[in-house]
Amino acid sequence: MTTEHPILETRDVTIRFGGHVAVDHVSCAFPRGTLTAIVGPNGAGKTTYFNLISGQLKATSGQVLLNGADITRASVPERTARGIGRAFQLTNLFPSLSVRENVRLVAQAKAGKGFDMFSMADSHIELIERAEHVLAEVRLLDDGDRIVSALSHGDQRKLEVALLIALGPQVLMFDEPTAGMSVDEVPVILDLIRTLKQDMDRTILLVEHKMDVIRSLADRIIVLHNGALVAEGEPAAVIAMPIVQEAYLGKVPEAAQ
Ligand SMILES: Nc1ncnc2c1ncn2[C@@H]1O[C@H](COP(=O)(O)OP(=O)(O)OP(=O)(O)O)[C@@H](O)[C@H]1O
Repeated sequence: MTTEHPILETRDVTIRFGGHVAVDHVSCAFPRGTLTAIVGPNGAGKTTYFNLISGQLKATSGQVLLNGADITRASVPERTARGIGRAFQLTNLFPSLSVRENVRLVAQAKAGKGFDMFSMADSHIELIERAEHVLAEVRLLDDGDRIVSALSHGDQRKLEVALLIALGPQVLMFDEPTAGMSVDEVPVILDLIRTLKQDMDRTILLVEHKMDVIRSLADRIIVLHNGALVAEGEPAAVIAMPIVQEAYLGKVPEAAQ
């Protein structure tokens, strides 16, 4: 049974770049339906850890498991097909098509796997409904007929999240989702992540520097420092830890190194 396993797990996952250990024996389980924030000072290994999970990088040693299955050597497309979706990595926004057409194309591509010729008409209706559902979820339903190139930057980011959802991932990964956003776009994207979180089948991983964002969204925090996992737990408790306080001031006690 898949429910016996955490949806996602890393076991002793390590990557070296020459002599530098960027992620150092990180073992961590991500329970289904939770939002985990990954924090740590600059250069701690957060993005590298993300890359090891999404497949952009392959571990030097250790394992990455999805639903208990070893995906350590799987490619990015294989991981995407198996349910790991990383936001803002999609390069397949079609700027001259409408918002709705973009979402339908992704829903169609997703359905292409197991395509059943004999139920084509039904599938088509299902795809249209699926696309509308996704548009509603990201609050772009009223903008469905707009051409993508005419959207504001914030709405394009919403559409990127829509395309991610249309792929039906079990694990959603956001690496600094508010980076580069204007002051009025930030709450929109955070609200969106909050909405996504309500679906308990979705497990969300978030790399984020802003503590107020983490506090408002995370069920759990893990702390990386020098590539190693140095703390994990419920947000208030982790934020109160001296190591986190000091890490955010750019200093970490010797004991933690
Ligand atoms: N491809 C690479 N080759 C060599 N070193 C790398 C490579 N990718 C990352 N590193 C190094 O690994 C360490 C971790 O980098 P990473 O980008 O994962 O940190 P981070 O916690 O995401 O930092 P930030 O918060 O600044 O984005 C850094 O010292 C970085 O220079």
